[in-house]
Amino acid sequence: MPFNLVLYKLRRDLYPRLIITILPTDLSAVSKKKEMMGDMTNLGSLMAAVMFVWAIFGQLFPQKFQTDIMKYVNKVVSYVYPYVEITFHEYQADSWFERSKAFVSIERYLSTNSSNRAKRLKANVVKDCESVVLSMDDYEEVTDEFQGIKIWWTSSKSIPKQQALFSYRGEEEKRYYRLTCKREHRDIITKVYLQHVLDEGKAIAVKTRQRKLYTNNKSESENWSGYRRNMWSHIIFEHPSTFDTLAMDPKKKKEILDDLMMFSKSKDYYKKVGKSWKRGYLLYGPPGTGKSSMIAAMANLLEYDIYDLELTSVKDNTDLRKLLIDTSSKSIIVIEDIDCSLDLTGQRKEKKEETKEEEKDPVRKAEEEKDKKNKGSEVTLSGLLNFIDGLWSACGSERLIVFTTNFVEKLDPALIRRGRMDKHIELSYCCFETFKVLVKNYLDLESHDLFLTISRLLEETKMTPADVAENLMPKSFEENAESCLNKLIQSLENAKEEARLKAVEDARIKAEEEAAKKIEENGEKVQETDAKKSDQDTEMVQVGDGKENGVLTE
Ligand SMILES: Nc1ncnc2c1ncn2[C@@H]1O[C@H](COP(=O)(O)OP(=O)(O)OP(=O)(O)O)[C@@H](O)[C@H]1O
Ligand SMILES: [Mg+2]
Repeated sequence: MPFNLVLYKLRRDLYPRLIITILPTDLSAVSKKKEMMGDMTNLGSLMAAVMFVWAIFGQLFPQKFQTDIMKYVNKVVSYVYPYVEITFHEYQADSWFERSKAFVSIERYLSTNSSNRAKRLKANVVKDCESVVLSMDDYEEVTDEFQGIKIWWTSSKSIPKQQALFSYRGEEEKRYYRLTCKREHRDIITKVYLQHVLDEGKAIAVKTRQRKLYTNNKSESENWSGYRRNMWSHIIFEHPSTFDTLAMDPKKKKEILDDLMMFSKSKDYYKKVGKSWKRGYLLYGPPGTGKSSMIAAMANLLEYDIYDLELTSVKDNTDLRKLLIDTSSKSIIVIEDIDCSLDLTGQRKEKKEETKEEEKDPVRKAEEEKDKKNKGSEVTLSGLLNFIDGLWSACGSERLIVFTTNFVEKLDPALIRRGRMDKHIELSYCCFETFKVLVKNYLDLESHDLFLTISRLLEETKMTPADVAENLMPKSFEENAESCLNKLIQSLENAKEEARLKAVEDARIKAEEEAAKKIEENGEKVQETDAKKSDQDTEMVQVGDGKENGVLTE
């Protein structure tokens, strides 16, 4: 058995009881340290003796000499020591602020596979006390078995010699897991077992994770963790919309469902055709037709996180790129009301005009720049195009990018061309098929005598699914299905009458405008003919004059 494990076992025997330490997620370093000190006292005289010898050694020999001795001791030990040790640190040297992915995966793997074997456990209570996740406590050891091979896992931490007053991550305790196995199993452990642990850890994470809804922080906001600015803030995503509750034509719905499922299973296909694994959806239609509900349904179907990107809060294209890099895989990046977010449509045309004007008026140019800065965002159309399918968009994978708009015709064609927005989905006013889904969801009805009237009215007038849903929802305990349907019929008739009156009014305004235009045109014609007449008169007078003059001169 490895020497370090002998030490752990010795200490564990001094701890006969199973100890679970309940840790709140934001446990302070001070309490951790106290707990650690308590553990250490139990090592007893053996450790004290080792420390004493080590201290004498440190005093008697200079540093350089000590390093040389340790080098040779390690060499000698490695000849006789029949084990291999691999250490996985929580933070890697090049990234002090992000936990190592391997460490996190191992933690999950061990907490699921070995927590029932470890004697001392650490309990993390996840948000809202919904569940408790157990993992090995520090200085604990468990064994695992893989293809008949025994593997030892120990968890530990190294503590800095001096606690700095203003410490950063590098000076705090560094936790790590250490794997120990026999030397002859080195190949199978490094090549097969470790991959198995990482894959299992990832799968457990997907199964147990709570999905999140992110929003980007304003560029100037002071949202820092350590030396790193947090680009996104999040809450737990709990939207109840699903494809079952989404009302739309069943054929169209099936097409979208198939498209999404196909995408989520096409990792190898995307690799084969040389495309990054992402897909763009453009959802367009009038307000209240279910665009946002569809995004929530997509996220619930595929179990993805949502990144709701507010473009007006993004300072410039560089920040946009940073936001993209900070998103995770298995996510939907959403830009709602893309036509209102920025003036992305006219930018190309405007630029040409601007350059002409700028040359003329430098004062105006300075003022315009000041205005631009006050507005906040300097994201350009080309920045957004690069965000969607530039080189950087290939970082991460399995991502959907969804744009929503009420006015598809306002968008620059480059923004929504296939390849960027691969699938265009129109969500429109309520038809009878849409109504059938809504009435099933809201009133548990599949048929009723009043359906015929409603079907006719829905053909004759336009009403959004949001309005239909509002009418179908009972507002008091006295209301029943029939009264709700009658309420909807009344609403549809009102909408129809309003639409008729509006059409009449529009026609009247149009007729008036046309009449005014005609009068204006006639007036212009009269003026033109008058002007022509007076021109002819003057010409005649001039010609007459010439003759007279000619006569005179003659
Ligand atoms: N197709 C639909 N199926 C089910 N419910 C719908 C549908 N369309 C709208 N609703 C209902 O109407 C409400 C508003 O819908 P939603 O926010 O999805 O509309 P939207 O198209 O995103 O509107 P906007 O363009 O104003 O953002 C939702 O809460 C939902 O209850
Ligand atoms: Mg919406």
